[in-house]
Amino acid sequence: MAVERKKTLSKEIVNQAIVDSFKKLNPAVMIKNPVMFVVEVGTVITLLLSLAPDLFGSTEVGRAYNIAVFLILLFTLLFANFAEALAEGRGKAQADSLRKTKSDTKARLVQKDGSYKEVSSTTLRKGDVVRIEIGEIIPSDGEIIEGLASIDESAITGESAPVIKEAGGDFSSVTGGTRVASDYIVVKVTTDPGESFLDRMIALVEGAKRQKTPNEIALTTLLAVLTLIFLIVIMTMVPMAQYLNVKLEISTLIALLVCLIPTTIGGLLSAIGIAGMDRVTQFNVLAMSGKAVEAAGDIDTMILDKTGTITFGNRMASEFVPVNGVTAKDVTFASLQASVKDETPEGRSIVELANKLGESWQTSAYEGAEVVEFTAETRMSGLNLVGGSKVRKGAVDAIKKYVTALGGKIPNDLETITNRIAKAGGTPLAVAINERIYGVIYLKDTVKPGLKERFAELRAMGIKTVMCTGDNPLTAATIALEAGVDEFIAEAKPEDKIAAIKKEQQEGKLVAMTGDGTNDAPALAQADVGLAMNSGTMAAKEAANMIDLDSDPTKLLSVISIGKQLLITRGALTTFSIANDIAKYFAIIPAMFILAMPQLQALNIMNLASPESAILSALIFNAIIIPLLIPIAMKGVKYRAMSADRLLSRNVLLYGIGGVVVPFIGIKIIDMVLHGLNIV
Ligand SMILES: Nc1ncnc2c1ncn2[C@@H]1O[C@H](COP(=O)(O)OP(=O)(O)OP(=O)(O)O)[C@@H](O)[C@H]1O
Ligand SMILES: [K+]
Ligand SMILES: [Mg+2]
Repeated sequence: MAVERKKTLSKEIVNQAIVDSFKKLNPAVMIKNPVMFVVEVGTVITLLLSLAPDLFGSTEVGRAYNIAVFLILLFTLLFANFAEALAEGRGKAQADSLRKTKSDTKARLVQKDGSYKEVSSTTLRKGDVVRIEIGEIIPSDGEIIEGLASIDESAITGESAPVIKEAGGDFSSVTGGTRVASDYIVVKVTTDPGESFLDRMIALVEGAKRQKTPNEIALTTLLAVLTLIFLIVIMTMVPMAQYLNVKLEISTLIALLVCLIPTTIGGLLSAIGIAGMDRVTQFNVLAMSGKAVEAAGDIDTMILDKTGTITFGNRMASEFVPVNGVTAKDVTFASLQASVKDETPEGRSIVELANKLGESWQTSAYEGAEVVEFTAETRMSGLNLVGGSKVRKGAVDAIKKYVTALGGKIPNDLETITNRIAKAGGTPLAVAINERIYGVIYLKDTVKPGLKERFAELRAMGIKTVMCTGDNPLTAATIALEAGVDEFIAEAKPEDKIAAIKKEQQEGKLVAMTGDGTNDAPALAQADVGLAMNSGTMAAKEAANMIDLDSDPTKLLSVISIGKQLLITRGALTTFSIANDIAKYFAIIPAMFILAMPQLQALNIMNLASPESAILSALIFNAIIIPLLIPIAMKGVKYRAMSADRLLSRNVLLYGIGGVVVPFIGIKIIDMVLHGLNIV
């Protein structure tokens, strides 16, 4: 289902990244990354020394050595910038193609007198009403207030199958930039210029408003502290060297400092985060923040809405079942009466079925009647007729309460009928006129395929799934069994969904919620990870911190893997980076002091050609390890489902020991090459 867009990095992206690597040398940009900023200061000083070797006092090294150090440092910076620019590249390219979708379109504004006026889409404001005909681009986000149409959303989702959107209910929101593929619709605009879904999507994939996650901030702080410590260490070496009568060159001290500070992770850190977000986007999920993706990596409980999330949500009336003593005709007519003014898809499907069964009702008969609209709170809808009759339909328990309050009796076969429908996974709606229940409407819905396997995978990862529905317990149980969720909560009102999330959170658990309806919006906002279905309402999409463009609730599984992978990759490369620096220490320190302190020979295990060669080799290794690790930073360390402890010890071993060993080999090889080429 997931469309993977632009898997490979195109030539343009790479070229743009090279250009951006130079742009990012701007110190105002660089200061956000303390480790690399220190490298930049070092680069500037060695540049000055290349121009005027005696700038900071007499020196014994030649200009060529200073130039070499300067160039290697410059490349260290460029490599780190390149990693970040490359990670940003795919999102920028995607943003560009989305911008083309956004290009100015004409809109047919419906005026007060009902006539049309052609205006530019950029002038549309909240509350404007527009009419869109077949083949036309929807000019702005909005809610359908009239009509039903199939919409081609491929410009946004990449998915070419059109989706049906209609007035009322959870499928009424349309997105600017998508196209009406059949029929026509009248839409009430819900956003002002610049705040549309497409605008937000462009900003997101482009990373325009990217903020560091708490985890990234903590790591950046740690790296800054390490850098400061090494700066102090290097500075205290100056008097020590003077005492030993060793002449330490400024450029050597800078080289040593850069080798010791964690430049590898410092250079790759932001690329890891951006690439993680980008991987989520490749799965057609829009994540509003990196924080949400990282939280997904630690999720314990997943709460799902039933209709529209676990099921397709196109609940259609399929049967009118009378209770004892009521004719089929009467229950059909009562159902029709209760639904003529119900603009939800359920309501319309009831009217359609009644019409098909030969029942119709003159508009004049219900003129002046008071409409009682469906709410998730009352779970009922209906009409108060002019003659005083109150027609209602709704969740069976809600209607039972309603008629009991009016002094009515509950028909003895109601439960049998309700149970039969519920056991089949359908939604039963009871129909009543005043205190008398006439029968039950059978609403059918279908469970989305493939859920069971994916919920089983979640279970294997230790994640509990809970279905939370406004439907009755029996229907809920049937659907829960069919979909394979662990637990369910039935007859839930919006506040019950929030309570369910809060309860888990109070137990210290991280909770993900998926939903599509306006009534899910508060719960989506309460959850640590709120994943809204793209098919759902604007309110749900605004409250959530992730949107699945394919409306597949199990997509969270992929996001969870990416979140875990992101955290693991960051940990692994940090371990590798710090372990690396240990090896560089052994390469450089003996080389620097060996003439003055022959005892250090014991430490000179690498036996490099000369002090200069040792320093330059370590510095070159320090630079090229960054581009060598870009593929891991971008793709992420492979995540395997195993216990967190085993995973940790495995990674510490691999990246810790690897981090110590690799530089020894790498530096030795570079030293041999430099020496062999007679460069040093
Ligand atoms: N148009 C309607 N008129 C009257 N009652 C309705 C209507 N639509 C739904 N209901 C009843 O109200 C209940 C709650 O509906 P709603 O669509 O809000 O469910 P929900 O809380 O979103 O849960 P889920 O989406 O998981 O089923 C339904 O189970 C049904 O019994
Ligand atoms: K380093
Ligand atoms: Mg719902």
